[in-house]
Amino acid sequence: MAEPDLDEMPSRGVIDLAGLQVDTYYTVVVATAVVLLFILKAVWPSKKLAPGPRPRPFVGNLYEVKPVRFRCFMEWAEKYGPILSFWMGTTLNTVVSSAALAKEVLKDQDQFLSGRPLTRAAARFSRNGQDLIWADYGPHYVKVRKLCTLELFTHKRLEALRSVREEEVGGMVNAIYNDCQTGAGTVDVKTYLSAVAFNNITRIVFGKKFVNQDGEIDAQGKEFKAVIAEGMKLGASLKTSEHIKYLRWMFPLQEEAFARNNARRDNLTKAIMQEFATGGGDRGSDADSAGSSQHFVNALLNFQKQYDLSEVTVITLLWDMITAGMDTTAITVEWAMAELIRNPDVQRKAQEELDNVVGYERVVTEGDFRDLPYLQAVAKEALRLHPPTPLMLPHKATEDVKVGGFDIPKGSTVHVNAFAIARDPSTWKDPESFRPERFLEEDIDIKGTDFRVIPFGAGRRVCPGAQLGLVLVQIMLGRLLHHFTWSPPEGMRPEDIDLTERPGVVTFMLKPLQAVATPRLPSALYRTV
Ligand code: HEM
Repeated sequence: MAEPDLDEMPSRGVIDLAGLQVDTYYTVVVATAVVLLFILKAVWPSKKLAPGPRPRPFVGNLYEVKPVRFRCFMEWAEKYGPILSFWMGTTLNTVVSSAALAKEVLKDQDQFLSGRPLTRAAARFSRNGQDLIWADYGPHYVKVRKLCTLELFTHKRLEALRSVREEEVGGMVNAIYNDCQTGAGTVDVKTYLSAVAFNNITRIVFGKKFVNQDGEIDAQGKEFKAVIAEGMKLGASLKTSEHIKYLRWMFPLQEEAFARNNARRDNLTKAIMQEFATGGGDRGSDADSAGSSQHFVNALLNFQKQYDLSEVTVITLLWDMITAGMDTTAITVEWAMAELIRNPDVQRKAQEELDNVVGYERVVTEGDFRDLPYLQAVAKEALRLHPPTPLMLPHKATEDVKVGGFDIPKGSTVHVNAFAIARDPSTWKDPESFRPERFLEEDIDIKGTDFRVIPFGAGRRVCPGAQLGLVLVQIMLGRLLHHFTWSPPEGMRPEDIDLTERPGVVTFMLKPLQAVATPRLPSALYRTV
């Protein structure tokens, strides 16, 4: 072994200016780190956070979160357990993935975990939470939520709007039938579902149909779609900087574009409200249970004074209903149809039930639901396996709390992975298979009381539109199955239908469902509109 060259060795005890500089540098770095640690400890004294992937400086785990987030968190849960934490830049996030922990978040600690984290875009669209969806839990939220429960989503109002729903699904069947007759062959299922969801929600919320009998959209409808499309583009334009608070100044918002979009939305909504206020629209009285006058614009105009609602709240609330109610129902039915084509036995069983109960001389109506337990089970099973908002909406801790023995600091974000919970093999037998029978073998509620399956969330922030969403899904499914037999495009096997999800807050199929619809009822029943 060669001897070390003593001339090259640093000599102890000898003053070395270069060495001193290096030493000083390290001393400063270490001292800064120690001071920072002390400051952090003072702000967040000895927090016991849930385990999770090791965060990197500044960005945290931002670049490890895969685009389909609920799947990524499900994988992480296998490694770190049913409660895990990670950092999106400077924000701490906790994810729970078991029914027991969901109960802790949404029931036991609900009082302190019902805030909403606001992105800058959500803050602009909701005018800093003057709506319902993005309002923090507090007096404003409680007031608006009460209005939803006591006035908007009442059984009476939903019943009165039944004719609207049935008329629109009739239109959907008609459109599919016409396309089948003109030899369309394979159809893009989502096109029909999106159209029916659009017509239903705009009629329920705005009391207006923006599309005429020939399927042509009017000027207000075009503006409506343009406002939504522009809003989505603006919302999506926020990137990494959104998560790293101290970098936000480097990426200022397109404030003017947001303001313009809000102004377009306000003008459109005010014009529609004006039509009703001056009697041009289908106003009616709120006590009048006759169908279409029960829409939400009418209700809000009637209750605005009593609930002391600002114009901004009325407008943002109406748009909350549009954004929360439209895609969710269409997505659920698209997934359900994909499963029904992949599982022809289930499809046949649902059709046998419809044939026995409804027959071949009339169309299925919502009044038939109580006699169609298998159809109801199909809808529940679709929502179990494919909840359209798999991570629900994010919650924010408004106080320091403990969940599963771990700290959730005030201000941090909490997610409930409804997708993972509904596929948990420790609670569900054969969880990945589409088997509606499981809901007949056991009476399982899916609207927020049984934490094993919570597609609508649970607790204070449970979806107020759950019942409406469910009847919309059931009537769409009922008509699609009663009127048509569904099969994969020619040359494709049922099991080849791709069930990959598209990234996003709401989860569309990555490859929109293509299918062949074969009419199965007398032709007169396709022309009910
Ligand atoms: C299949 C259909 C639907 C599903 C699966 C669904 C699911 C959900 C979920 C998971 C949440 C979040 C719960 C939470 O944050 O804890 C939510 C919130 C909400 N949903 Fe729905 N939803 C559906 C349909 C509808 C419809 C039709 C409407 C209204 C027309 C609606 C209006 C709302 C509103 C306003 C909120 C916010 C509630 C709040 O923050 O307090 N939803 N929904």
